[in-house]
Amino acid sequence: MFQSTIWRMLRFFARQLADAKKYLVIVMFMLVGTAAIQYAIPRITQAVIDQMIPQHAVTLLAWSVAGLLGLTALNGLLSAGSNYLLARVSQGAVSRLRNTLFTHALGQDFAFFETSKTGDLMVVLTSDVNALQGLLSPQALGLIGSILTALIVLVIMLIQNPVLTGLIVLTFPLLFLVNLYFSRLIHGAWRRVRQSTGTMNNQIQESLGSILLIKSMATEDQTADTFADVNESNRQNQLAATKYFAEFSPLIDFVDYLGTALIIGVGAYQVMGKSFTVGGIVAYLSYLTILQAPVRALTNLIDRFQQAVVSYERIENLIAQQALVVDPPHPVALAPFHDQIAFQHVDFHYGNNVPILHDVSFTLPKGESVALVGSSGAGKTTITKLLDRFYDVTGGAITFDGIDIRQVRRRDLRRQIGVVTQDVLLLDTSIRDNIAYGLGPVSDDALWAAAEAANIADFIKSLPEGLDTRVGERGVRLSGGQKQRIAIARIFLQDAPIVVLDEATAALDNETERRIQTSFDRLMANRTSLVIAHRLSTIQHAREILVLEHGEIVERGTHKELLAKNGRYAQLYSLQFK
Ligand SMILES: Nc1ncnc2c1ncn2[C@@H]1O[C@H](COP(=O)(O)OP(=O)(O)OP(=O)(O)O)[C@@H](O)[C@H]1O
Repeated sequence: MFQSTIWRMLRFFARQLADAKKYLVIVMFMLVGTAAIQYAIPRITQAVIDQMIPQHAVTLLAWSVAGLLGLTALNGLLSAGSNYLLARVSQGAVSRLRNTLFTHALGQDFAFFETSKTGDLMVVLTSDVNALQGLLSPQALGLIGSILTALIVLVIMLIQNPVLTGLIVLTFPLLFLVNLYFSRLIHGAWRRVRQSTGTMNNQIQESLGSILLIKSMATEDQTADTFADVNESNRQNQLAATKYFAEFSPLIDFVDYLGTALIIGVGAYQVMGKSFTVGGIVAYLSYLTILQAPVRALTNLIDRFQQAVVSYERIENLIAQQALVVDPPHPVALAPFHDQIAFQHVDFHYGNNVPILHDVSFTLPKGESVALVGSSGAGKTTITKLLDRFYDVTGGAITFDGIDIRQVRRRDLRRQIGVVTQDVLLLDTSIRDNIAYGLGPVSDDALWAAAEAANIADFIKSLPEGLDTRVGERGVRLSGGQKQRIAIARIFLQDAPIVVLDEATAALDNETERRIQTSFDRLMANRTSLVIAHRLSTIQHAREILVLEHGEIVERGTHKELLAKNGRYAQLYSLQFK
């Protein structure tokens, strides 16, 4: 499983890199250039020490120093250029991936968002994508360059001084293993730091998000104590990571130094026996850094690689999620609503298979109003969600002017249905943008007309910034009634022929209730409406009232008929007006 994920991830990278072929070719040339320069610089230094100093070759020395400066500058340019190009390639790939994932997540079924946590999705879209970026980073891709340089340098060193080079190479496995072992420990410690930082962030987010609950239950102290615990464990983890780092860095440095010690010891001994030169020692000390670089980078890369594989697996799982409620391959065009909506023997259960609706049938003719009543949890909201096709029925069918709603594009269907829910969703932007959300450019006249119709225009005018007033996160700066009227204004502007109204259960004061009711009445006039009624006084003119219990229609008829029947409806009615 792990193995095959690795292959799929590598293929993914290959596809991403293939798109940027021309950049990669340029980068390769730059890397070869850098390798050559890195080899040449110590070589020139060696020549200065071994030849120019003994021969007093001053002119050549001046040229050599100028050459060294020039080469160093060129090396800087080449590595800056290749870093930039590699960063461009990797950032392009990552940003494309993030777009794909976000669009994919948005396209998921409603049910998907009910079962997966927002936090987990955030992790995939941010940290997991970052982990892949870590592997596609200039440092990681630059490893190819440093391996190339190291190989060239190694071959030349072997030709020059096989014994010393052989001894240096012998230290590499040790260097690699020590690096790998300790960097794992250090990385593990940092991983724990990241986890506890995540927990801490979640805690902050949750507390600030439920500040009203905390204040009203006076649990500030308790919340602060819980936070202090999480914060303390984060501090402990950070301390542990820092301690590991402090303890192991000297050890890693010591192993790194073994190579240097060999060059100085063996090299100097060879100089005494005239089989090596002082300049050679100096050059070899520079080459050692070049040789050790990829060994150390490789350990880092192994870790990143493992993290990336885990992340890639989670990304694949998200991509593998396929929405079930999708548009048909050959959608039927939907004309403006002109006849009726019909629920035909509709059965429904959510993902957990608990039956919610059973054999629900009713029709909603154009221009009429049908009301749903019943106790909490009876399935009223579920019926409205099915009409909007957030879920597909599990039995029976819903038709729109005789066409099964599964045969049309969801967008075409939803455009014709305006929904006002109990908990109004507003975005943290201006009142203007909230009313016009999703409706494209809208004139101020149209906005004001909608606001008037929704009984919210006076309130907006009373605000110093009018339509440009920001509503705050989730509309916190507005009252429940104001939020609902903004949502109603949106529906007026949308001008959908069908409206679904879920009346607020929250106790609104009489004045607000009257205002909302007036705007509801205006919305329903000349439109077709499906109303979930909690205040039974408001639906007396409905063409048909459906009384729902445990997902079944137990009574149906007009207000008068149902009262005369003296059944469940009459009971609910008398409960409200007693
Ligand atoms: N996403 C879901 N997954 C599983 N069960 C659900 C889901 N949404 C709702 N339910 C269940 O479906 C049943 C009907 O819920 P629904 O929201 O349709 O009731 P309702 O009649 O609108 O209630 P209320 O008047 O309280 O709003 C409830 O028992 C509820 O627990």
